Amino acid sequence: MTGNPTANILEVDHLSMRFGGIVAVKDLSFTAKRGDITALIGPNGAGKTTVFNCITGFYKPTTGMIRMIHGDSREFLLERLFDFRISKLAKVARTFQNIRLFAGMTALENLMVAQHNGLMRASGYTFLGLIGSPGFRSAERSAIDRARYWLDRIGLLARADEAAGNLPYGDQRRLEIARAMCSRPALLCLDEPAAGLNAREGEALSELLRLIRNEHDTSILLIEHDMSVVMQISDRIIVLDYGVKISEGTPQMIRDDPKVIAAYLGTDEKTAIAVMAGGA
Ligand SMILES: Nc1ncnc2c1ncn2[C@@H]1O[C@H](COP(=O)(O)OP(=O)(O)OP(=O)(O)O)[C@@H](O)[C@H]1O
Repeated sequence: MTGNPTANILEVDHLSMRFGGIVAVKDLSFTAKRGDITALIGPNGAGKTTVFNCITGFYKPTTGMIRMIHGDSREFLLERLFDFRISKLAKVARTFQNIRLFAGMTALENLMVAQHNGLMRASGYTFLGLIGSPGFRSAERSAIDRARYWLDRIGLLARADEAAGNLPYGDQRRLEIARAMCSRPALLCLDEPAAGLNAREGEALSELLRLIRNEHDTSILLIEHDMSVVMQISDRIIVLDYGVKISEGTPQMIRDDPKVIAAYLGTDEKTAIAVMAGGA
């Protein structure tokens, strides 16, 4: 890991996002530390995806600053960059609530597509790729090695040549994360990666996210409704309600915060406590 592991990788400063009369995010400030898994939780419509869309350049925030700080101290103000520069320069990758793999391409091909930019660079944007110049061949070998490494980590090496769309749902979810990791992001933003997973698939997902945190120089920002995943793997949790931050802290602190329990599930305290404990 490069740089100070306890330093911030992301600083969101007084972020607001308005859609006409709707204030989706209101004066939100929070930080994510390098090497941490930071979770953004809150009830439906709390503004979580809007925050992700601001960080990844899909939306330009109405006001506020989003600073990405790399281990070598380079800084990027994300609200000033186009989305393709956010992924290329600031090294922020994301996945979406719905699966966006290329269903007709194989698992391996999906991971190669993620490395297209590097391969294009190695070809000099000319025919060198077609004739297989030594520089291009070496870049292609490393891209295949990286793709195979990630297929192995998600347990899909034996199914590398199967169409992604034919894989079980949980495997597709992990393949999407592997695809994002092939671009070697400094920050990986995951929008509800556990949605639709059964308990066993949820456990495999948690394991993958822990592996990314422990063995790679990638910090994770996570939106997730599945509290068993959030409570198990997050280092820090930020809670939004109606676009406003109502709490932040360790999983234990969040689990015990009556404001969170009340906001998250309304007034049905018994159900709320069960869900915050990861049991529903
Ligand atoms: N493009 C848009 N135009 C108008 N309103 C929007 C737009 N995107 C989001 N909103 C509104 O902003 C608010 C926050 O929505 P957002 O999707 O960010 O919440 P969320 O916490 O991600 O919800 P969920 O958990 O259901 O995905 C909602 O009231 C939503 O209707």
